[in-house]
Amino acid sequence: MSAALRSQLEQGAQQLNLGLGVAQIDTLMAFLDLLQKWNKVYNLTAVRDPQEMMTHHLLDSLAAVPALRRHVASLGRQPGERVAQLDVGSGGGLPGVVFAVCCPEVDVHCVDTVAKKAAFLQQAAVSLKLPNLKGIHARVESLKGPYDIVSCRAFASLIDFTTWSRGAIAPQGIWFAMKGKKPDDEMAALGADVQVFHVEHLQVPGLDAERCIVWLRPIG
Ligand SMILES: C[S@@+](CC[C@H](N)C(=O)[O-])C[C@H]1O[C@@H](n2cnc3c(N)ncnc32)[C@H](O)[C@@H]1O
Repeated sequence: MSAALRSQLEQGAQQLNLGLGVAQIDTLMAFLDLLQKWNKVYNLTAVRDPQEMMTHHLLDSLAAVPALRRHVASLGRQPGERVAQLDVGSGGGLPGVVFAVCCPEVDVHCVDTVAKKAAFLQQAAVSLKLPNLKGIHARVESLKGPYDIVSCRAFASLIDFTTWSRGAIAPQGIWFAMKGKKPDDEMAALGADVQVFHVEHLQVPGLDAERCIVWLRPIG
């Protein structure tokens, strides 16, 4: 991987104030390398150009890390107590792998219906030495949890995402949906058993595009 890509990653991480160490930057670069190599064989993502993978996948996912960390801190867990996160429809590991690198106190399970994608994620956990990352080959509808945080990016409408993952979320858990433009229509289509409690706008370094996180919680 080129020095220019690494420098773009370092600058982006700095701009987002992530305080990543050299080892974390190394791991993210190694992930980009893995994604690029396996993509040729496994067709993990439509994005093929490494430069575009950096902005549209890595930096895009990193932009959500401050929000995730803030929520994890708000849970007030004791030192050593783990937080359980499910990343739904992870595909090539976005944002799940990035979250696992940046938040070692969170156990990130990445579920995907496509066997080769789940196998890639399992392989990534071993190669990148991330004991807090796991790939699961399943439909999210079949998972039980309980997960404290259920995330997704580019997965499905909010109603499908929350309905399909309802069995996996803890009673006090939250959904964290990464979206482009604020999805007003999808929010209006939600039933009374789901509450949107925050919509947070994000700025992705090097990407001039609208991004937001829709935060939701189960009701009842
Ligand atoms: C558009 S891709 C998004 C991948 C990744 N999150 C990203 O942002 O690049 C959606 C992924 O959801 C997976 N998927 C679709 N339905 C699913 C289900 N019911 N349970 C788990 N994964 C599912 C697909 O196999 C696909 O990999």
